[in-house]
Amino acid sequence: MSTANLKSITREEVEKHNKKGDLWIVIDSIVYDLSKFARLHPGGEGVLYDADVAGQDATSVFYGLHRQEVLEKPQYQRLRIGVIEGETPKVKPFVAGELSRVPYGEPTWLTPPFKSPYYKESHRALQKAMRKYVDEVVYPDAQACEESGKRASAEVLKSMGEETGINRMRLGPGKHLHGHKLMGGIVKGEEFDYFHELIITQEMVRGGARGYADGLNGGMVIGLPPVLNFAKEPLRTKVLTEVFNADKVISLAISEAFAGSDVQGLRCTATKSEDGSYWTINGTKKWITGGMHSDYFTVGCRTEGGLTVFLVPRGEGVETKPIKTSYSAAAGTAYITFDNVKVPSENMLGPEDGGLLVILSNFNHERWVMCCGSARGSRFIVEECMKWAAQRQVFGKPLLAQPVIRQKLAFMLAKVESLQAWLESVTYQLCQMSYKEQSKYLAGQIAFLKMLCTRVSGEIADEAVQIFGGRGITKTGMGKFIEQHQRTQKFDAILGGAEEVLGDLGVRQAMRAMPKDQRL
Ligand code: HEM
Repeated sequence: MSTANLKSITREEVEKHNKKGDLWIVIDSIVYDLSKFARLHPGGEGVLYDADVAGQDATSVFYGLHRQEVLEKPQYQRLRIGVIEGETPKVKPFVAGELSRVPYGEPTWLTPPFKSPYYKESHRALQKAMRKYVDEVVYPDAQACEESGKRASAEVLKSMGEETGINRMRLGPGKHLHGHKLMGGIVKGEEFDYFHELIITQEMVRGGARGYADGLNGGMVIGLPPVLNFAKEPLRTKVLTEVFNADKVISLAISEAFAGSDVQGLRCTATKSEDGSYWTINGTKKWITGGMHSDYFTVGCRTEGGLTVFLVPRGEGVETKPIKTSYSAAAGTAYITFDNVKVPSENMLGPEDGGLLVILSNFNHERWVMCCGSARGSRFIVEECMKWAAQRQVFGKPLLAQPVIRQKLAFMLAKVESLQAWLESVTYQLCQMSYKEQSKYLAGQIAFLKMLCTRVSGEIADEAVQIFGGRGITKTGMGKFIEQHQRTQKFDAILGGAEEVLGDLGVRQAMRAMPKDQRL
């Protein structure tokens, strides 16, 4: 916050303005005239006339009750009338694109002087560009829409199209990126790897809006790969172009009221016409992320000999209704009904009755993306707790002076550090292995990693609420991100395979590899 145009005022002068109709206070060496604002103050008028507030330096009490962003709002910046003579403010205002300097606020690879073997120059450049993009473009929209429940603005959705290539990048490394200059040419499509994708996902989390984030093409990350890998031309190019260009939205419609993690239990049916030229789809789908906003649905259906996946455009017989979940309606979570919906046989994705393979083929990627998001989301919450513990005064001391708080922070920090380290190790393996090797060797690792990420996320939610107290269960103000995290962290523990199912998958996969000749 620049103080260049502010006049110099002495503390003695400020002290004279300490009553109703003539009220000045000092926050971080800046003098605010609250004479008119006092009666509009959301925290009440009376608190501002306390002897240690009116005409006084209220820095400590202010930061115990408000986020810094309050002072950065234009309507409150207008209350500034001067700066204390000979002083300069100490609190650094938020600068878009900057790294956090809170210890452990960033993963070690972004924390000097730590080194990492995984990240090259293009990773670092992408991180910088993404941070600025999220801070400037995504964050304001995310905060507004999470609250209003509206979908992301048309400008933000469009900016994720070919302008930046974010939609393309979110599908992971591959030929669909070749020949493309991404994020204004920072990364060449050919060199894009899983670490670049990790960066995109982890930076997007910093929008600080869980429902909005899922609504921001979260459905595309899981719904478009079957089109990319299994659709026939010309449908494939048409749909990819439309979605990458942000002209159309797609989501994955697998789970049903009848079957969630158990994909073999699906009841939505597809019946082939006599001449084989089209299929008729009947059934329902539940918890479809982005379904309310979608033009296309990648739908898992029961067919005569198993499961088959179809690309279903929104049209006659397709109805979407919003589901009220514990996060924002900005996610566009839908209940879908397919009532005699006819789709041409060209819309079949993968082989007839071979849909299980199509569905399973993207599970590792989907779960790994969720690990990237969950691990970063947990770190964001720990950063909030670090700041709060340092600035909040209780029993006359900073909260941090309480050993019980330090103990909580110790476990939180140790956990987020371990998750990121394991995530980067798995990401390195993804970069080295062929798709076949990934399926064989990494399904268990990724399943365990996701299980642990979401368990830790739950533990961190629990501890963070205890640290923030009542503010951790209040939707606005100091604890707003803690409240949101504790309310929404369960999404990751359920979506993309429930924690228990994933743990079991990992153990079964490990046991299949147990050598027959081993004995205790
Ligand atoms: C420039 C000066 C100030 C501005 C612009 C301001 C603004 C606000 C705003 C917008 C809120 C709503 C909650 C939030 O968004 O964080 C709030 C709450 C509050 N404010 Fe202030 N405030 C100022 C100074 C103070 C001071 C000096 C005190 C000292 C006692 C104070 C006490 C409170 C209290 C007790 C609450 C309720 C907090 C809660 O619900 O947890 N405010 N203020």
